[in-house]
Amino acid sequence: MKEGYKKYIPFKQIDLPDREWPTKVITKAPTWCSVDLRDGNQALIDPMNLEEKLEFFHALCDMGFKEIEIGFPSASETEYEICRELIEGNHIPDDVTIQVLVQAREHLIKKTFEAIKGAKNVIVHFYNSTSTLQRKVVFKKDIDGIIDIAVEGAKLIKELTDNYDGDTNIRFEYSPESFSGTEMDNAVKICEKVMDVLECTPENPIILNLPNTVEMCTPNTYADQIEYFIKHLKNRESAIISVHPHNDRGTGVAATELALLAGAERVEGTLFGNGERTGNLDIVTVGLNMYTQGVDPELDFSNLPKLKEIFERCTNMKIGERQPYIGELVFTAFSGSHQDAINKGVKYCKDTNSDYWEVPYIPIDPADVGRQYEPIIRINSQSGKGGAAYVMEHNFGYELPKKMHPEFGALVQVKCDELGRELVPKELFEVFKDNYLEHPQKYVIENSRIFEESENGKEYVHFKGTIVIDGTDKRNTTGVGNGPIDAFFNAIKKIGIDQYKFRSYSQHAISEGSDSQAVSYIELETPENKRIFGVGIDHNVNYSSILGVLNAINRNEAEDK
Ligand SMILES: CC(=O)SCCNC(=O)CCNC(=O)[C@H](O)C(C)(C)COP(=O)(O)OP(=O)(O)OC[C@H]1O[C@@H](n2cnc3c(N)ncnc32)[C@H](O)[C@@H]1OP(=O)(O)O
Ligand SMILES: CC(C)C(=O)C(=O)O
Ligand SMILES: [Mg+2]
Repeated sequence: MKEGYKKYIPFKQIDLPDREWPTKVITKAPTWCSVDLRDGNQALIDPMNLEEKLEFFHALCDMGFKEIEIGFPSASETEYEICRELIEGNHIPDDVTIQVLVQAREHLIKKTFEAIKGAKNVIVHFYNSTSTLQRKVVFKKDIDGIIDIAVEGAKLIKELTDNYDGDTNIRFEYSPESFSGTEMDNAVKICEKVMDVLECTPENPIILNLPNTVEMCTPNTYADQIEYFIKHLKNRESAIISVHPHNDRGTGVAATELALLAGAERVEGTLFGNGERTGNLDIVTVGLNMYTQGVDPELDFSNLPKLKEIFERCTNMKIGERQPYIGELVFTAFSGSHQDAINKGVKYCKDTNSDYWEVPYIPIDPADVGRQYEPIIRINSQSGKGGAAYVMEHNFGYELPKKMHPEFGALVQVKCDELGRELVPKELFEVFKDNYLEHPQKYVIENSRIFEESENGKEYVHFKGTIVIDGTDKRNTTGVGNGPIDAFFNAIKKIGIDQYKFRSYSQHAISEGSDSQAVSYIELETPENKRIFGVGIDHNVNYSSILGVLNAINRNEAEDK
């Protein structure tokens, strides 16, 4: 086993010294073809039934797919019936072309032509395997024998099309299946022979679909293959170059993107990458990658959660938590520095009213794919102060001042360490409530009045009230100042609370239903030269600020105990 790697044959590079694709950029969407209902479906433990296929088909149409491979109608009665129902049940919009797959084999091709009767637009997609390996171990034929299979298939398809009785607009697609394992000159040769038979023209081009049936090489080599093929194909303008990548090495998306640079005009794939083995190319990822580069993907991804629901129900497959754009965790940051940067990015976009999405770590606005209600930031022991502040603001409307973030962040971390797990927002709010709203109260304001009076043409604020100390000791006091906080400080000094210094203050309105209150955050310096925050909430703005002062003092007194 130690030297097991020696039994694998390294992939041969393509001789393409003047390759052009590395300097190209993707500037427009390709023609998309969904193969969910064929390649995706054939890879399921339990293939979709009629109802599920119909629902999936409609979801694909709603997204804007104009070409949809609906199945392999000659493979079984079930597949045939699904094709018939789509046609006879008028499920296919006029601007959508259905595509049907068939091997280059006579009886299957004939059955396929029966299956498409009555459809408006159809792509007949035929294939045979062309790779060196398949020729050797499956077909036991040389390249000429393989070309014969394709040519015979093409002849029959041409004949059935020429004699077709009906109004169906039939187009052709040919796949040299296992293209990427085929010598490029052989791939070109077989496709040219097929094109000759089908008499392809620029007005009536064939789709030449070049599958990465089994992904066996790095994406740059696949791109080389596509560019090589395009550059060597005679009558190139009579063909639409399509790619059909799989994901065996986990680089299906990259292979597709590089193939587009290399000149591919059409892409076959599935939603969320369902398909044989490791799957087909994930169209959602490639499409949204374009979107995040400012290119219109020409598919509607605005409700990914709904697509996910339909996909998971119909296929019985599960989408992973890290799947780009749709995974449960992809719009979530746990780690502190990420949370801090996201928080600042979101605020920057809001404050500057920016036309652009400029949020670090989150390459797409979650709202663009229908995920606006999910928490971007979640809190565990890896999280920092910025994350906790973000949740307080975005989930509960509390805009903790920046100077308070370290104090609250530390309280949250203690709780996370204590529980040894993530804190859900409700639990985070409980940390806030326990520490800032429901802490022990050494001092309580029993009654109070805050009013303004002018003296010598200047306005002064007066505090007059009763403070209860330790539940029983009632003290009446008054104070005057240039604002409510100043007046209150002067009042409490008179009853012996005179060692705290005011340091900072911030305030905002918070509303719950139709009820609006003011929240004040007061920072004091304690007799022990520490900074501490207190929070006051009240309908009265002035009262909320003096409550904040008293709560900061109460928190410190409680800590001292
Ligand atoms: C990469 C892909 O995804 S390709 C698409 C694959 N999808 C599917 O295969 C799903 C639908 N297919 C099926 O249900 C079946 O394969 C059917 C009904 C189409 C055909 O079934 P069968 O003929 O019973 O069996 P099977 O597929 O095993 O056929 C194998 C035979 O066909 C030959 N064959 C396979 N592909 C082709 C082809 N494109 N052209 C000619 N002959 C072919 C094989 O060499 C083999 O020949 P042999 O019988 O002489 O050994
Ligand atoms: C039939 C072809 C296009 C295919 O699915 C593949 O090669 O992966
Ligand atoms: Mg495939």
